[in-house]
Formats: sequence, structure tokens, C-alpha cells
Amino acid sequence: MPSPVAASVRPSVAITFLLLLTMVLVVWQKLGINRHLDVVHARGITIEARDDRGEGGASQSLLRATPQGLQLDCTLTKKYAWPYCGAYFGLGDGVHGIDMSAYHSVTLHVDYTGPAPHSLRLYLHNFEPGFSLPGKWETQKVNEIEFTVPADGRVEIPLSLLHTATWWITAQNVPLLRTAPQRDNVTSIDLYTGSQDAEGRHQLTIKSLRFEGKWISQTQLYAGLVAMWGTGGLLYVLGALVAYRRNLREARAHLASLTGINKALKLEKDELAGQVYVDELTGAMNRQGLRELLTRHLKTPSLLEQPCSLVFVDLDNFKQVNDRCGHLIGDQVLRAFAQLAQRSIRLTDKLVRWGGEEFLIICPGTDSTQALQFAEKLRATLEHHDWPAALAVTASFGVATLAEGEDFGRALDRADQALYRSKNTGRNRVTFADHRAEPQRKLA
Ligand SMILES: Nc1nc2c(ncn2[C@@H]2O[C@H](COP(=O)(O)OP(=O)(O)OP(=O)(O)O)[C@@H](O)[C@H]2O)c(=O)[nH]1
Repeated sequence: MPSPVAASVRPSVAITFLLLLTMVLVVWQKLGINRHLDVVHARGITIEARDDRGEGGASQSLLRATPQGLQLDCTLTKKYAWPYCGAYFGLGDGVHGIDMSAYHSVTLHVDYTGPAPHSLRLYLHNFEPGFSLPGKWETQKVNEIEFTVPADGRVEIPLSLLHTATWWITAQNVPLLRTAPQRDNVTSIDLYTGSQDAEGRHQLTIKSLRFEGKWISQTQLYAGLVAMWGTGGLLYVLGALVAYRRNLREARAHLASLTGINKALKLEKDELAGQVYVDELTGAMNRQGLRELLTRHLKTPSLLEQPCSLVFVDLDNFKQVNDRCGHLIGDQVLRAFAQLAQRSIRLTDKLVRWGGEEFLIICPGTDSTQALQFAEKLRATLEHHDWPAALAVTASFGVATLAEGEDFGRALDRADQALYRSKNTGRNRVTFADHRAEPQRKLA
């Protein structure tokens, strides 16, 4: 019988496959091809200059593309409380941005001239359903970081350092549990002058603003792996369950068929056993049958209910029947005798072919008087019966009644002795044996 899931995929094969796939994915995520996004040079990104004039300030910024990069000319004026100049990089339509969760760092390469300090602010605006509203940029989550530009103009910032701007949380009254930085739907990136920058002319050449990352983040990979293993496990359990139910159905059908076969075999066995206990020629019980009967009697004594009488019957001069008329006629006579005897006895009586032309009739619930009457009646019936080949057939009888507590074999022996006396005293007669002890005759 196939194993539960052998019909689909072996569990060991599936587990090996999943393990290999997991290893490949983990290695690929760690060492595999990186992805990057250089917002200065990428296509499809809207780039605009930004300054504080919209908020009542007077700073001015001008943005133009040069062979060296994106050049921002800024005149910073402290008319507004938080003056700024900067560059805006639009990544979508203001609602649908790009998922930047798998990016791990951003590398900036700039030339910065102007009054110190040279610091910059980087913002990633993330549109989040729940509190971000279309058309209202101020409702988008502000992931920010401010940093000093080193002398060589190169700086690499891990994106994990970006935090949600506290001024934005306060202004938007964001629930505490929604304040964590997030960048799964970034609609714009802004690079502004630092909050402490001095007034005056600042010139910034942004040579590159490059985000480095993986195709999928570690978190996404692990979530995917958990889902993959979970689905695999679930499928395995479902498959095993289906196979188990199918096997159970098959086992039940198998059991039903075995039970049927068993029943048929038992019937056949009973039939064969019945044949073993019956004499083929006469249909009477044979000695094997008598043995079985006596064995059962030991378990259920009512079979030989007291008083019980035994009647031995032996056809007289049967040898002559065979000699004169042949064995076939002899057989017919034996069959006819058995039929006559069967018709004469009670349902509870048993007719046993003892051997040759000798028969034993066991009569439970029959005392000696009744047994003698019965034997005499049968003897007379045989004497007057119309036998094959117009034969005159008689029989001699020996009758014994089991005495209280007497052994069956001993009573049998007495009946046999009585039969012997019938034979010796002229045949065609009934002789009764009283219960005085005689040597025991054995069941051969
Ligand atoms: N046709 C036939 N003859 C049988 C069968 N079994 C035994 N016989 C014959 O029965 C005869 C018995 O002969 P004996 O034992 O001499 O007994 P008897 O001739 O009946 O003489 P008594 O018993 O003394 O009256 C033998 O010839 C056996 O061959 C049988 O199944 N069929």
C-alpha cells in the first residue's frame, strides 16, 4: 500500500526542496544583485527647486542641470523662522510612490560652497492611508535626517538612521503607534539646506544621490519564508489527511471483503465438517461424528439426557446378501435400513454407522422399557419390510441403558455384549443388558 503522501510528493523531497530554496533565497538576499536608485540621473523623476517663499520667507533657490550634476544656487535669508533652500525629487503622483523598504542606505556626493556650517537635511515623504490625504503633502509622514557634509562631499547614510520628524508628529497629531519611520510608499525625496545654515549664498552641486538596496528586504524575505513554510506544512497536513481518509476507506472496504470471505469460508468449513461426520453410503452419523458428539456432550451434558439408552443393531447374515446378490444390492439394503431406522427414531435420537452392517442408535431421555419397546418395534419393521431383490432381511439387537453415573463406554460395551447374545441365540431378536459391570469396550 502506498504511503499517505507518496501519491503526491514525498515529504523528504518537499522538505529538501524547501530547505534548498530557503538557503538560495537567504544567500541571494545577502549577496545577490543589489539594486540602486540614483534620483539625480534616473528617468521619470520630477526635479524641482524649493525654498521658503511659500511660507512667508525670502530665500531663493535656482536649480539647473550641469555636466557635473544638479546645481542648486541658494540665497538663504532668515526672514522665515525656519529658512531653507533645496531640491525636490518627485517619485509618483503624490499618493502612489515607490516601496523603498528594501533600500538600506543612501550615498550622497556633493560639492558644497558657501558660509559654514555645511549641513543638509534629507526627507523621505511617505504616503500612508489612514492619515495621509491626497493633495496635502503636509499629511505625509516625514522621515528625516540632518547631517554635516564632509570636506570631500561624500557621505553614506544608513536609512535605518532616518527618524520620523517630531515637529511633523506634533503638527499632525499622529497616534503614537503610527509614528514609526516607514518608507513603503515614498512619494518624494527632498534635500534641503541645514537648519543651522547661515544666511548668504550657498551653492550645492549634487553629483549623485544614490539609494542602495536589495530587491527584497530581510524582513520581507523572512515573512515570505515563514509563509512558504507555513503553506508547505499546511499542504502536507491536508495531503496527509486526505491520504489518511482514503486509506481508511480502502481499509474498511478491505475489511468488509475479508469479513465476507471469512463468512463464506466458515460456511464451507462447516459444510465440510458436516461431511466428515456423515457416512457417505447411508447418511447416518459415522464414528467421527459420534466422537464429536461425545466431546460436545462433555461441554453440554443435556445432549445425552438421562435416562439414556443405547441400541446396537447388526444385520443378520449380511455376508450372504453380498455373496448372493452382489455388493450393489448389499449397499441398497444398508441404505434402506438406514432410512427405516431414521424414520423410526426420535429427532433427539442419533443413528451411527458403527461399521459394516452394524449400527448404533443413541436414545437420550429413553429408559430401558422404552428402549426395548423401540428395538422390538424396529426389529419387526425390518422383518416385514419389502427389501430389494425380495430379500428377507432381519437384524439382531443389543440394548443397554446408562446406569446412574455410568461411563458411556461401559454402557456401550454392555449393549455390544447383549447383541452378541442375540446373535448366539438365533438372531432376529432383542437382548437387554442390565447394568452390572462388564469389561469396557473402547471407541476405536
Ligand atoms: N455391500 C456392503 N457390504 C458391506 C459393507 N460393509 C460391510 N459389508 C459386508 O458385511 C458383511 C458382514 O459379514 P459378517 O461380519 O460375517 O456378518 P454377517 O454375515 O452379517 O453375520 P452375522 O453378523 O453374524 O449375522 C461382510 O461381507 C462385509 O463385506 C458395505 O458398506 N456395503
